[in-house]
Amino acid sequence: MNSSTVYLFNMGVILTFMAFLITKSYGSGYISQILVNNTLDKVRELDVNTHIRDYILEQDAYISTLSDLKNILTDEERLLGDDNNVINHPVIFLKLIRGRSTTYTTWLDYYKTIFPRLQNFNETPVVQLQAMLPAPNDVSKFALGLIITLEMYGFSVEDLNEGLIDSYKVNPMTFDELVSLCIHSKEEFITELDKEIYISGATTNTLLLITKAFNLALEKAISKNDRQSVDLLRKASFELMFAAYNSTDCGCSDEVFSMLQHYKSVLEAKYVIMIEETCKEVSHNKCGKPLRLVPAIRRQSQEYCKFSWMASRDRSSGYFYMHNSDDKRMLKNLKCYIKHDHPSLLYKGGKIEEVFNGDFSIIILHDVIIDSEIEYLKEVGLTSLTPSFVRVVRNVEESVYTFLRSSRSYILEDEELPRIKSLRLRLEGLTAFNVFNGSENTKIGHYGPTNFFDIHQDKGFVNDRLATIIIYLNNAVGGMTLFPGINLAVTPKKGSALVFPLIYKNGTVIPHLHHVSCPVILGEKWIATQWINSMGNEFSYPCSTNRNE
Ligand SMILES: O=C(O)CCC(=O)C(=O)O
Ligand SMILES: [Fe+2]
Repeated sequence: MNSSTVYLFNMGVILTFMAFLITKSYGSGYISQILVNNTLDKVRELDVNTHIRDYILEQDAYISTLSDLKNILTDEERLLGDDNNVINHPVIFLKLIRGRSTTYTTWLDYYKTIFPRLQNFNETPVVQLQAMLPAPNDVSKFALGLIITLEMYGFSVEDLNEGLIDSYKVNPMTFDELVSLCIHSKEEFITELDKEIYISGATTNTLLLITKAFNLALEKAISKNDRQSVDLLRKASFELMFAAYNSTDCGCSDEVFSMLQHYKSVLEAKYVIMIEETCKEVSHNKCGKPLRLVPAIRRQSQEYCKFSWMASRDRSSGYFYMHNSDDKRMLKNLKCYIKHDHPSLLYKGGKIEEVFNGDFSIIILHDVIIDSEIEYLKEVGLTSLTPSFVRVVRNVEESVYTFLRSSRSYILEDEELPRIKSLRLRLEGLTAFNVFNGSENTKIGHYGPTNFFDIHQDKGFVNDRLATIIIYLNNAVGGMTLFPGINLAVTPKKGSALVFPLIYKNGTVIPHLHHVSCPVILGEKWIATQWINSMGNEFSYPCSTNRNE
C-alpha cells in the first residue's frame, strides 16, 4: 500500500466523520470547532490498519465486480434479461452520488434558506477539510471509500443528496457505462416512478445521462430499422426525461405537456394518467399554486406607455422598479413602457415588461439585442465554449465541474467586448446599472439537448453580484428559466433579456430567487449573461441599513 492510498483513505475517513458529525449535529443546530477536534481525535484512535486491509479487500472485490460488469456488458442476453440488481453496483451508486453532489461553499446559503436548522452552521471547518480532500482524478476511489464508510457509519443517501458531501471533478462516463446504466436503470428508475422517488430531485443528472444513452441506442435502432426497439427506447427516453424534469422542479411545464401529447400514442395509458395526476398534485400540493408561465415574448396587443415624465436616469430605469417599492402605485398601471431618450437604444425605445412584482421586481427587456450581435456572440461561442464549471472553492484554479450544470460557456475577453459595446450601452440605458465599470465580462452560455443548470443562486461567497441579466439568443424548446420560490418560469425568446435582482437594498441575498435552467428538450439554447456587480455601481444601487428593505 503506497502512502497516497493511505492518505486517501484517511481523508475519506475524516470526511466521512465530518459528514457523519454534521448529519448528527443538526439536531442541536450547531457544530463547534471543539466538536470537530474531538471527532478528529477519534479518527486518530481508529484501528487504521484494519480499515486499510478491509479497504484493499474491497478494492479487489470492486475490480472483480468491474470485470463482471464488463462481461455483463458484452453479454446481450443478460443485458436484456431480468438481472437488474446492478443498482447496488459501486459504479452505479457512484453515479447517483455524483448526480447530485454539491458543496458547502456554494450551497450553504441556499440550504440555509431551506433548512432553518442550518442557520447557525459554521462552515469554516468544512472549508478547511475541503482543502485536504483527494485530488479530482481519485474521485472513484474516493466514492468507493465513501460507500464503505457509508456502511460503516450508516448515514443516509438523503444526507448526501442534501448537499452534505463535497463534489469533485467529474470523470465523464464512458459509453459502456452509459449503456449499462441505460439498460439496468430502466427497471430501477421507471418502476421507482410509481413510488415517487424521482420527485426527490436526487437523480436528475443520472436520468438525463441515461436519456442520452437511450437516444444513442434509439439512433442505432432507427438505422437498423428495428421497430420494436425504436418504440421501446422512445417510450423509455420520454419516461426518463419526464422523471428528470420533475427532479429539477421543471416537470409539469407547458413543454413537458406538449411532449406528452406527442408521445401519448406510444405511452401506456396508465403511465399518461400517472403523469397527469402527478402534475395535478405538484401544482396544487407542492407548489401551492400552478406555475406561472411567462413567455419572454412581447405580446402584440400590449401597449407600451411613455414615461416622458421621468427625468433622471435613475428614476427612468428598470432598476428603479426593481428596488423602489414606494412606487408600486405606478407599477400597477404601467407595466411596460418605451423609453426613448437613450442614444444606444434600438428603435429609439426600450421595451420593459415587469413579470414579477413583490418585495422586488423582475423585468424582461424586449428586443434588446440585434441579429448581428447575436451572430457575433454565437460565432465567438462556437470556437471558445468549454464545459461550464460551478466554482466551489475560493479561487479560479481550483474551480471544479459538478453535475449541477451540464452546459458550455465562455467569458468574453476584454478585447472582445468592444464588439458588443452598443449592446452593453443599451443595457446600461435600460437598467441604469454601470455595465462598463466593475461589472463582469459578458458570458456566453450554450445548452445542448437535455443540458440544464440545476437550482442555484447567482450571488455566491466569491462574487459581489447585485443583479443578473440573461439575454436569450434563440427561441429554445424547453430551457425555461424557472424560479420555483416565486412560481415563475420564463421561456427563452430570441432577443429578450431577463433581469432579476440578487440582493435586497440592505445587501442580503434574496433567498427565494434561486433558479433553474430547465433541460433543453430539442435543439439548443444560447444565452449571454451580464452580471452586475456592486463595485462600480455604488451610486446606482440604492442601499439601505433597514433590515426590512
Ligand atoms: O440559462 C438560464 O436560463 C439561466 C442561467 C443561469 O442561471 C446562470 O448562468 O446563472
Ligand atoms: Fe443563475
